[in-house]
Order: sequence, then C-alpha cells, then structure tokens
Amino acid sequence: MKLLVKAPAKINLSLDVLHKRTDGYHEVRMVMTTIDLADRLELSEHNRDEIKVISHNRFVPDDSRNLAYQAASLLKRRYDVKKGVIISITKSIPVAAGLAGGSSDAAATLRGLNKFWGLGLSLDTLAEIGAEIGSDVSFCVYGGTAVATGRGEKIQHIEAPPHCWVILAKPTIGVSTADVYRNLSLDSIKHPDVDGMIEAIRNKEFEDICSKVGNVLEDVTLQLYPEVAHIKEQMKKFGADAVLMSGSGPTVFGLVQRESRMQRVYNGLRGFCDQVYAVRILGERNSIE
Ligand SMILES: C[C@](O)(CO)[C@H](O)COP(=O)(O)OP(=O)(O)OC[C@H]1O[C@@H](n2ccc(N)nc2=O)[C@H](O)[C@@H]1O
Ligand SMILES: Nc1ncnc2c1ncn2[C@@H]1O[C@H](COP(=O)(O)OP(=O)(O)OP(=O)(O)O)[C@@H](O)[C@H]1O
Repeated sequence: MKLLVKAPAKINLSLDVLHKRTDGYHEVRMVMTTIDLADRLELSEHNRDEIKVISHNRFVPDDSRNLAYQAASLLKRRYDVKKGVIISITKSIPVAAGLAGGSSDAAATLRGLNKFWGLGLSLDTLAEIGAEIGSDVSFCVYGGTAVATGRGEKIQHIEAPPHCWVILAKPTIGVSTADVYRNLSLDSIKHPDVDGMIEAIRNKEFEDICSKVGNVLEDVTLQLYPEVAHIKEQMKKFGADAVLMSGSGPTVFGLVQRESRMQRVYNGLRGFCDQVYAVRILGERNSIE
C-alpha cells in the first residue's frame, strides 16, 4: 500500500512578537496562510518495524533529524504502532527559507500516517502532537488561514484572503530561526497591525491587506543578510503591491492580483535570483486535501 500526501508551504502575512517567555520561546501573534508550493510525501510499508526517510535532497537529513521522521516516531511511540514506514520526500519548498518546509513535512506525515495506520485521530489531536515537534507544525496540520498565538501552536482559523498571486524569491542563504529570534531586540520593535490584517482579510480588501503586512523579524534578518533588502527593493521596483519577508526569512514574498503584473515581477526577479516562484494563496482550510 502507498499513500501520497501534500505538504504545502506557509507565509506569514503579519508576525508580531509580544515578549520573551520564561521557557526561552517568544510569545507571538501572527497571521499565516497556506500557499500552492508543496513538497510531496509518499508513505509506503516497510518490511521491518522501522522508520526510514528518503529525502532526495542534500540539504535535508534522512535520519532522525528529519522532522517527518520525528513525527512518525512520536505517533508510533504514543499509539504503540507495531509497523514500520518508508517516507519518501520530494522537496519543492526551499530549505531553511522561512516557509515552514520541514514543519509541513512533519504535519503531512502526521495526517498521512493517521490514515495509513488507521489511528482515527482528530486534526486537533494531530496539531497537539505536532506542537511537540516545532512551533509551526500545528498550523501546518490544518493549513488554510489562521491567527497563531502562544509560541505559534495556538490556532484560530479565519477566512481565506482574496485570490491573489504570491511571488517568492529566496536568496542563496539559509537562515537559522533560533539565530533570528536571539538577535531580536524587544525594546525597539515596531509592532505590525495584526488586528488590521485580520480585519482586511475578513473584508476581502486586497489593498488593505497590502498596507497591513508586517514582520518584526524582518529587520533582524535584513541586518544579518543585506541581500534580503536588495531582493525587497527589486520586488517593489518590479511592481509588487506588497513586499515582506516570510517568517525568519530569508524568502521574500510579493503580492499582486493581476496575472500580467505577476509575470513582470517574476521575470524581473529571475534576472538575478535563482529561486523564484509564482504561486497562489491556498487559504481555504480544505485546500490541503
Ligand atoms: C518564524 C516562524 O516560522 C513564524 O511562523 C516560527 O515562529 C518558527 O517556527 P519553527 O521553525 O517551527 O520554530 P521551532 O522549531 O519551534 O523553534 C526554533 C527556535 O526558534 C526560537 N523560537 C521559535 C518560536 C517562537 N515562538 N519563539 C522562539 O524563540 C527558539 O529559539 C527555538 O529553539
Ligand atoms: N523534512 C525536512 N525538510 C527540510 N528541512 C528539514 C526537514 N527535516 C529537518 N530539516 C532541517 O531543518 C532545517 C530548517 O528547515 P526548514 O526548511 O523547515 O526551515 P524553515 O522553512 O525556515 O522553517 P520555519 O519557517 O518553520 O522556521 C533544515 O536546515 C534541515 O536541516
């Protein structure tokens, strides 16, 4: 038996940090949405009671460091599953990019193995288990569009943003999320208008959404990697209506509504950046099935 599962990336339309917690994590409030750029996972039976990951990508570990491996291992232990699995991951989401690629692979593994092993768990239970693997995994279990709080694992679903194009450009550097949070200076944060973003999405007002994008981690990554600022400037120059870094970066995304504008921004960026994508927002909750 084989099962194919899709693992889509996310972007953060708004990302605020409220304070540092006693457990070392940061209390966040952010608006996240799923986009149509996805890894594909194939689950198949293993003839031994073991988890095996095949990653096809030299930047992605194929052992217990892989977040998909950790997801399978957690489920197996918690529900005393006496079966093995081979998880074959075909990556399309750039690695260490701020797009939750590894988290989404873990979430897809949880959803897929829930079916594959007939566990009958709810998405809420899978999201709780996901939180043990990483802060972004809970959101990735559900997909769609949500306000995430706590360290990112408390999910409140909201409506999808209006249809638009997302152009993504990733410079050839990978960013450590821990480093970015560590370098954040809490005293000098300019807080984005998260409530304004939620309201703009509810009203399906594309221009308002564009005026409300904001990410407090952006300044930190821009300081560490000036090439991210350059990509932002270029994306604005080519005509994106909103430009922001996703998560801890370094991927920059631009929003546009018209296809002709999307083509102009995409072609312009391709001139000097290797990893450029133009995708749709998949902000509806059932879009990951
Ligand atoms: C930047 C975002 O991607 C935005 O969606 C997330 O906040 C990060 O989510 P993630 O990559 O799943 O993060 P985790 O794997 O849980 O944590 C990686 C490291 O980032 C820091 N971290 C993460 C989340 C958070 N709310 N506060 C933190 O300080 C911690 O140092 C942690 O050790
Ligand atoms: N399945 C996986 N896919 C990609 N990277 C993985 C995976 N499992 C573990 N990793 C490790 O996690 C690191 C971060 O990768 P990932 O692509 O998840 O970052 P990210 O997109 O910045 O995540 P986030 O946005 O959640 O902070 C990689 O450098 C890699 O070593």
